[in-house]
Amino acid sequence: MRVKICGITQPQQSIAIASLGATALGFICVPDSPRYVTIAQIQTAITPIPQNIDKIGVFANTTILEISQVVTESGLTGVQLHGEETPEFCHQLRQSLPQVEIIKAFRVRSLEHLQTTRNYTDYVDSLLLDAYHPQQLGGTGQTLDWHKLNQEFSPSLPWFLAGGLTPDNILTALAQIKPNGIDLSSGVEHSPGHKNLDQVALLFEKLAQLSVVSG
Ligand SMILES: O=C(O)c1ccccc1N[C@@H]1O[C@H](COP(=O)(O)O)[C@@H](O)[C@H]1O
Repeated sequence: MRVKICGITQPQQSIAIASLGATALGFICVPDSPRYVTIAQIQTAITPIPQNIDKIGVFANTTILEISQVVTESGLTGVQLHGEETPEFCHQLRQSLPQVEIIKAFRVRSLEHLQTTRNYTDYVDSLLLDAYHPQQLGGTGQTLDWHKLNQEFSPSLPWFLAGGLTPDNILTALAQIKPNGIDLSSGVEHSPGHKNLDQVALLFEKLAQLSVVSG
């Protein structure tokens, strides 16, 4: 299972989090976020990180030009679109950045809303489900209803579960639903952008238990 730790702002924490077992590191490229990082900060954070670790930039409601510039200059390997981006936008982004993984995030307002994910199947590599918050785009710590989601959501693309995941609730979540990846931000933080490495380590201890249980 892929494990993405998102909202990293400090370069030395990238190295530590990758060493603890993350398969993907996430960098917030949304200027309003307290976790926002510049191109220079991303470059510094990802330069020492092994190639096999995905480096994902999180964007929301910005332009293809802006995303392309950040990706090209920073060395990101993937893009997470966390706003209201349309399938057509994803299609155009794919043409601009053919080698880059595109993850389309959905802030799930209702289970009916999940049907819209089908419109993206041909244009993105992966989906991500986050909880909806009326004022904040992400990093809210709010959880989804994992049990209902398991009943209603069976996409044809690989997908990440996000939204309020923590070392304390991760095994409960994964007992109810089987995503291809998980994405954690505020659940492993001291404060926005300052990751709690003890919590990240505890997360991987919990996931190791799961591997033992599921054989
Ligand atoms: O983390 C942010 O500040 C952020 C800002 C704008 C868009 C997305 C953002 N984060 C994403 O939010 C989810 C879930 O976060 P949490 O675990 O509930 O804190 C995650 O996918 C982040 O990439």
